[in-house]
Amino acid sequence: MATYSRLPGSVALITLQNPPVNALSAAVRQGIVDTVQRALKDPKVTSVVICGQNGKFCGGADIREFAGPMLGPPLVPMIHAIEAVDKPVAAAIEGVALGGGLELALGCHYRIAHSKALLGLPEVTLGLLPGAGGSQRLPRLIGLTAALDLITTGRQHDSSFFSSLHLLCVCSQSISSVCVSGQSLDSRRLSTLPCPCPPDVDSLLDKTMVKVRQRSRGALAPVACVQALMAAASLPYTQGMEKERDLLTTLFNSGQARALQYAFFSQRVVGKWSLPSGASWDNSAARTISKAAVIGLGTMGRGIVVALALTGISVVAVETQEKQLAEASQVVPAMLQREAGRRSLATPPGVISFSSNLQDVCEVELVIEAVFEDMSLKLQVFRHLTSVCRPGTLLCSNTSGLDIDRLAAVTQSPGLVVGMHFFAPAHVMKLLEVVYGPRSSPEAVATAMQLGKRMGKVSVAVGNCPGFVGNRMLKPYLEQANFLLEEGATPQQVDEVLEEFGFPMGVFRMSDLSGLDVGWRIRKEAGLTGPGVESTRTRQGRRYSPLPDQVCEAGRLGQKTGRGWYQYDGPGGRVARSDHWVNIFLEAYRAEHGLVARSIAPEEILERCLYALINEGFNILQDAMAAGPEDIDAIYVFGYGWPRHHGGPMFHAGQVGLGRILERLQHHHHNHPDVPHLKPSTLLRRLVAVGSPPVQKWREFINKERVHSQL
Ligand SMILES: CCC[C@H](O)CC(=O)SCCNC(=O)CCNC(=O)[C@H](O)C(C)(C)COP(=O)([O-])OP(=O)([O-])OC[C@H]1O[C@@H](n2cnc3c(N)ncnc32)[C@H](O)[C@@H]1OP(=O)([O-])[O-]
Repeated sequence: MATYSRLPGSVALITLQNPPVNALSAAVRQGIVDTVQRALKDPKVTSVVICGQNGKFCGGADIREFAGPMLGPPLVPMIHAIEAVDKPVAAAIEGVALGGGLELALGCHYRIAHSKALLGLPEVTLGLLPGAGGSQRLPRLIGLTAALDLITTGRQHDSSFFSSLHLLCVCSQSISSVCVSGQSLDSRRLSTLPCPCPPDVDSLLDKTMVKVRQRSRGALAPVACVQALMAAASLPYTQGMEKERDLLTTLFNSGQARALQYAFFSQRVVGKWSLPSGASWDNSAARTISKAAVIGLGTMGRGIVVALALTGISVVAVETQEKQLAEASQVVPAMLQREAGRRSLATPPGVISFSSNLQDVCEVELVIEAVFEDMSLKLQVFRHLTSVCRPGTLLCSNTSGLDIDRLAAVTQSPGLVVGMHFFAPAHVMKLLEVVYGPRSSPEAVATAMQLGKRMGKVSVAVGNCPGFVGNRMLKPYLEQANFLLEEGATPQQVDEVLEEFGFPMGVFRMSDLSGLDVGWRIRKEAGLTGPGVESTRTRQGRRYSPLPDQVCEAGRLGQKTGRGWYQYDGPGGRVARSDHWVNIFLEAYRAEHGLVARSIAPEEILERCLYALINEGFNILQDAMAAGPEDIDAIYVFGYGWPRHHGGPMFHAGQVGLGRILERLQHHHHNHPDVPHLKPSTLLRRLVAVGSPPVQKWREFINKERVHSQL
C-alpha cells in the first residue's frame, strides 16, 4: 500500500509500504494511484513527494507477482499519469531505487537521493527490460551511451554516480523536507525531451549489439534491451513505448525470464539452509570471526587469504615451503590492493601476516586448510592443527571432494570441522560449498555459512559425499565428453555444442584451464589409473575412458604446459587452437581399441553431457546431499558457469520436461548399459510417476517420499 500525509506547509508525502523493499505490488500501485489523486484534489497541496518506508525507496516491480495474473493498476499508465500532473512531484530516494522503482522516479519531475542510495535498472538480470518507460526515459535524461551501458548490464551505482549524469540531486540529510514547488515543469517531463545521441549512433548500437551477444551467449534480454534503446534513439516517445511493450511481452513469455527469476529466488533460498538433523539458519547461532588462518598458499590459499582480508578479517597465512611463501608474500598484498581498489571497500582490509610455522595459528578463531588435494597430507595437517589451536577453534578444509568425516575424526572436536570449498579464483568466484558431516555442529555450519555471506559469496550447505554436489555432478558430465571422443567426436565439436547452449567454456577448454593433472591425480588415488593398472576400457566394473590419462602421460596438462586438448601460444597461453596432434592421437586410440568413429549429432552431445549431469543431481537429492533443487542450481550457476538464463540443471530438467529427460536417459542407457550414470535415478522416475510437478514442489515431495521410505 501507500500512505498519504501532509507535511507542515503545502507538501503531500506519499510513502510506499511493502516490506522488505517496497516492491510495486498491485496494492502499492493502487495506493500510489489513490494518493496522487488525493494530492491533486487538495487545493492546499502545491507539491508532492514520494518516498519509501523504512529507508528504502523501492526495489522495483514485485517479482513474486510475475508468476500470477496481472492485478491492480498497470505500472506504465500510472507513471505516465504522475509525469503529466501539473503539481511538481519529487522522488525522495533512500536505500534503493531499482528497476520499476527507478522508473517511477524517472516519471517524477525531480529526484533527490540520499548519498548512500543505490540505483539501477537490473531488469536484464531477470530476463526482462525496463518495461515501465525506463528504456525510453533514461536515455532522454542521461544520453544514449550511458543508458546503453546501464540497461544492458543491469549495473547498480550509488547516487553520486547518477548525480554526475544529472539524473538526481544528492542530499546527505533527511529527505522529508524536500521543497520543489513554484518551478516550471515543462522541461521536467522526460518523455517530452529528445534523446541525446553521439554522432556515430549506428556504429555505437551495432558495437553494443555485438558485445552483448558475445557476453551473454543465447540470452534474449540483453539483445531486447539494445533494441529498445535503438527505438529510443530513433523514434518518438510514444512509438518507442510501443516497441518497449512488444519486446517486454516477448521476454515475459520466454522460458529465459522464468529461469532468471527462479535463479534470483534460488540464490536467496539457499541462504535459508536446513540440515537433515533439523538444524537451520534460524535456529543455529553463528560465531563472528575476526581472526583466521589459511594453511597452504597455492592458488586457492592465496585467493582465500584475500577473500578473508577483504571482509576486514585479520589473517595468518601459513606456508611451510620457503619458496612458495616468499612468492605468496609478494603476490597476495598486490592481489588484495587490486581487489580492494576495484570494490571501493567501506571496511578497511584485515591485516595479513605470513608465516612458515604452523604454531602461529594458535590464536585464531577459524582455520582454513588449503594444502594439496592429498588425503594423507590433509590428515597430517588436521592432526597438527588440533594439537596447536585453542580449544573451540573451527577447523575447515578447502578440499574439493575428499571425506570431511575422516578429517574430523583425527581432531579433538569433530563437531567443529566443516568443509569450505571455494572455487578458483577464490576472491572472485561467488560460490562456496559448506560441507557438513554427520558430526558437524550446527554452530560450525552456521559460522561457515555466515562467513561466506560476509565474503559476498553464495554459500550452499551440502552433505559429505565424494565430490560433494558440484564435482559429483561434474564427473558424469566429463565422463560422457570423453566417451563422445572415443565414439568419433572432437574436443572442438563437444565444446561448440556446450558453448552454444550458453556455457562460457566447453568441457575440454574448461579442463585445459583448470589443469588436466587435477583429475589425473584423483583417478590415480582412486586406483583407476597409474602404474600396474591395465590399460583397458573397463575399470572397477564399468566403462572407463583412459583418454584423459594418456593426454597427461604425453605431458599435456592444459594451459599451464601450453598444450592439452588444445594448443596454446605457450605455457600459460589463453587462446585455444585446435591441435592436429589431438586428432592423430584420437585416431590411433580408436584404432588400438577397435572403435569405428561415427558422426555424432549436436543433440546427442548435448543430451548425453547434460542429462548425465542432471541425473546425478537427482541422485544427490535422493541421497539428501542437497536440501533442494535450488541448492544444486545455485551451485551450478555461481560455480560452474551454467548459463543463468537456463536457471540451473534441475530447473532446466523441469523446462525440458521430466518425462522427456527420463525417456532420453533410458534410451542412452540402453545403448550404453556399462555406464551407470546414465541409469535414470529413482527420484526422477518417482517424479515422472506423480505427473512431473514443478521444480518448486520437489523439496516437499522428496521430504514426503523420505518419510514414507519411497526413496
Ligand atoms: C513492467 C516492468 C516493470 C519493471 O521494469 C520490472 C522490474 O522492476 S523487475 C524488478 C527489478 N528489481 C530488481 O531486480 C531488484 C531485485 N532485488 C535486489 O536486487 C535486492 O533484493 C535488493 C538490492 C533490493 C536488496 O538486497 P538485500 O538487502 O541483499 O536483500 P535480499 O536480496 O536478500 O532481498 C530481501 C528480500 O526482498 C525480496 N525482494 C527483493 N527485491 C524484490 C522485488 N523486486 N520483488 C519482490 N521481492 C523482492 C527478496 O526476495 C528477499 O525476500 P526474502 O523472502 O527475505 O528472501
